Amino acid sequence: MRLLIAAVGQKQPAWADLAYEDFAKRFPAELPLLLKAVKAEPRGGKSAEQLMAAEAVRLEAAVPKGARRVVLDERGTRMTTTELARRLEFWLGDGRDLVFLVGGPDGLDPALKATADETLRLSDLTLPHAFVRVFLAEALYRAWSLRNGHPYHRE
Ligand SMILES: C[S@@+](CC[C@H](N)C(=O)[O-])C[C@H]1O[C@@H](n2cnc3c(N)ncnc32)[C@H](O)[C@@H]1O
Repeated sequence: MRLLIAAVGQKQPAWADLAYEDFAKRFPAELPLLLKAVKAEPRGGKSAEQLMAAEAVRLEAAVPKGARRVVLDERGTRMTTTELARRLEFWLGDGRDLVFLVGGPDGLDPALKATADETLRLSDLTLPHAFVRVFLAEALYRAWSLRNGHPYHRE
């Protein structure tokens, strides 16, 4: 099984790519963290609804068949690291791929959000989309560490 982040935005600042890779490469071969970055819709003259709908088609294409869907949303479920580690344990229990959906500057299309099995809030603050994939990779790595008794996480 795989952990997959499907996120809007293929061209991110170098710091975001570097930071994301720094965490992604720590995952073990049996549970890789993969990033599927989809193209952001060109902004000029389109409504937020049109932009989100176009990006939703690309995100949908990035979701493996049968994957459990977790939507990243600042209004989603708030979790501590311990709760996320327990949730990860539960998610990994059925062997399905796990996909985390991250929107672009305008957010996620409501119809795509409605397909979520779960939602996840990383902070009460709205975070820039380049930062969310980094934050999420670190949070998942920390949760994985806790679950596996790895010293990265200290209570
Ligand atoms: C710049 S935000 C979009 C904000 C947009 N106004 C909205 O209502 O979603 C880009 C994406 O990052 C993710 N995101 C931003 N802040 C987040 C947070 N605090 N927790 C979880 N995901 C977040 C969401 O997937 C969001 O679609």
